[in-house]
Amino acid sequence: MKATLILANGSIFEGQSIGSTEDCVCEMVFNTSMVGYQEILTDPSYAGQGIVMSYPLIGNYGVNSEDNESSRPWGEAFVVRHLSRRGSNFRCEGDLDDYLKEHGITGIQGVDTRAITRILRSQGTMNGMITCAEDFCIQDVLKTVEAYRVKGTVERVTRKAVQVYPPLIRQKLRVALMDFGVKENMIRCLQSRGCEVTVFPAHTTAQEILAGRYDGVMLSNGPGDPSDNVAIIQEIRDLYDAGIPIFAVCLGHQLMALATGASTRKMRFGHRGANHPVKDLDAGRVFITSQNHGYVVCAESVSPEVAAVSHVNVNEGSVEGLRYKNGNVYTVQFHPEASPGPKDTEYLFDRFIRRMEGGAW
Ligand SMILES: NC(=O)CC[C@H](N)C(=O)O
Repeated sequence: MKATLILANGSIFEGQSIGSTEDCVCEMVFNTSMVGYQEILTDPSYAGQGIVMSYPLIGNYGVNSEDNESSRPWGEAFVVRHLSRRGSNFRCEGDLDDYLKEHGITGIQGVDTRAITRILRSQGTMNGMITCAEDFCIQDVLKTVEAYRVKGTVERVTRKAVQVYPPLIRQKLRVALMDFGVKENMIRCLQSRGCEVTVFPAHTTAQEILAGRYDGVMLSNGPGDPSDNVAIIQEIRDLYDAGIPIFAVCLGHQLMALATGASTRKMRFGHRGANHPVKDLDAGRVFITSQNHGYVVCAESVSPEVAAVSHVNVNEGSVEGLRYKNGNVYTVQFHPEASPGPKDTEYLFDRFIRRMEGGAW
């Protein structure tokens, strides 16, 4: 069936429908990863967004029940150049198109995703619509597309009840994890280091967390504009003031910065992919990291009395990590739990463990 992608700047791309045939309006972002499409689709940070894969061949190893990063795919729409009709891999349990259909994710293939990427890169992330309708009125579509906003997404993706994950080796520590849209591997990275992980819904109060006498708190990644989370930012401020060791990733990193007086801004097209070079300024080393974010902490808004920049993006110098002066808080913008090849940045979990055991980061 024919499908059409319309971008907010009026560009129109015709292709074939994949996944659901329902109309879908969302914010279109591009991801430069060559593989990892199942992890990308199930990353809750994509709620409200349509994912344009710049790499042209997607779906060639199918899908399986082990690679999900959460309970379901959260990306609203999926845009690819060529979707493999049949997945081929010893771990393959199904085809990507069936998976998209099963979960009601609207998609399109047969469009030039590199051309779309160049539009989003030069003009910035913009909204778009995928429709299978033949006779749409472009003026009406553009009005709907322009009116769309990513809102209330943390509330949609967070767990509704507390969930406890046992340690995978002998237990050393107990960690409270705030779920703003957590990726499963973040939990596993703590479990495999001897932590019992208690995952809390996003709107749990600091008081409730502190009453549990955990060794440390982890703030997860998550979707949307960080500054929309006013009530959550207040609770994070209270956790910060309590002096408990806190490690935060992506949205968690942005929320901690907002809670301590810094500001965030929307980037033109963000960082989404598995090849983003980040320099750890303390170690003097560059790591290739996996990323998915559209907002960033403004470097000039970070007070030197509160935190120092610990990691920077090698491509354009943006803030990728903050080491807080109180000695208890460390936060990073990229995903240390993801392995875009090697597992090099998992050392940050080891630092968190060290801090919870009473050592320095
Ligand atoms: N992966 C994340 O946590 C993303 C954080 C935030 N939603 C952003 O886009 O910047």
